[in-house]
Amino acid sequence: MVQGHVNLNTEKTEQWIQEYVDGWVEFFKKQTDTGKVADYIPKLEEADPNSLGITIIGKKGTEIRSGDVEHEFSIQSISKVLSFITACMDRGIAYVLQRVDVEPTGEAFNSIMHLEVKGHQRPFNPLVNSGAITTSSLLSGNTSDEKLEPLFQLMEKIIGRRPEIDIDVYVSERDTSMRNRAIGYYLLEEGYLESDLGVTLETYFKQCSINVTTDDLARIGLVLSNDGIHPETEEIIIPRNIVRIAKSLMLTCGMYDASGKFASYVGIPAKSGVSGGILAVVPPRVRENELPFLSGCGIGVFGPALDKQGNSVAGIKLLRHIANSWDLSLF
Ligand SMILES: NC(=O)CC[C@H](N)C(=O)O
Repeated sequence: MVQGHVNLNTEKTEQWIQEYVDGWVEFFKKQTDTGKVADYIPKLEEADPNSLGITIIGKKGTEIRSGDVEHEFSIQSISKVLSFITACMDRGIAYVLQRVDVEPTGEAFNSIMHLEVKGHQRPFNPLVNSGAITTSSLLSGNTSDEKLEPLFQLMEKIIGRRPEIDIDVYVSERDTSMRNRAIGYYLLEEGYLESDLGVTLETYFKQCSINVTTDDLARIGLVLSNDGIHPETEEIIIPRNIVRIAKSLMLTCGMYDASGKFASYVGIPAKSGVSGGILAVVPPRVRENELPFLSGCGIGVFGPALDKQGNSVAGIKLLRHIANSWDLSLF
């Protein structure tokens, strides 16, 4: 397949990048058959498994969209990055990290076994369910809506509109998620939760049900790439030291028990969700050459057919191809 080398000195650069990305999306769309749409949250089963879309937004203003980018989908586990950031901004990094560690688990995202077997003093990291539920309990407020207000405000600053919760997805997960309830009860017994279990789970289910598009994910990725600064207004939206930890967590834990492979073969911080979204961050590179997006970009992907680990099967292949073609890996 073509490698996508472009001459950045011509006016046609953006058009060429667009043509390459269109070709790649078309190619990898045919590989969605190897995955399966999540069905343990009944509402997610309605997604079209053959969808694949990507938005890439560069620091210098280049915007590339290709494939099924018009869909709204629930953010699911990608919200864990935002709730971690919000909790750190609200309570301070030290406070949060005393209650949730920053170590990968090597287990499935909804594993409960490792908590007990490994005898850790706190959940392993905020990007697996146990750590994310604990993090939701750290958000200030007495109700789930109060707890999520700063997260909504953060998202609104980045994506330019107040996001909405998909009530059907929320109800669907709330009424079926026995596994997350089991994790919640375990966390409660161990004394990890700082708010009422019911409110904590409601907060977690609601944050997972926030609707986004690939554009929204790319904009979030771009702010993370830009160390927390909005690329247009230059406002500091997230303190840099919090962004740094969030990105390192994405790199080491963001793709669950496939994080090592993703770091090796793609090499950029990313976070997946079971609705098929991936938020990816390309930090700026200093090396000059004729490849696009070396000044950094955010990438949003949607491809609901998932692999065994719960990551978008075609989305990963597409990101791997783009990262290799444009030498975007950090390593
Ligand atoms: N990997 C995911 O996206 C999981 C999120 C989902 N809401 C759950 O807790 O099961």
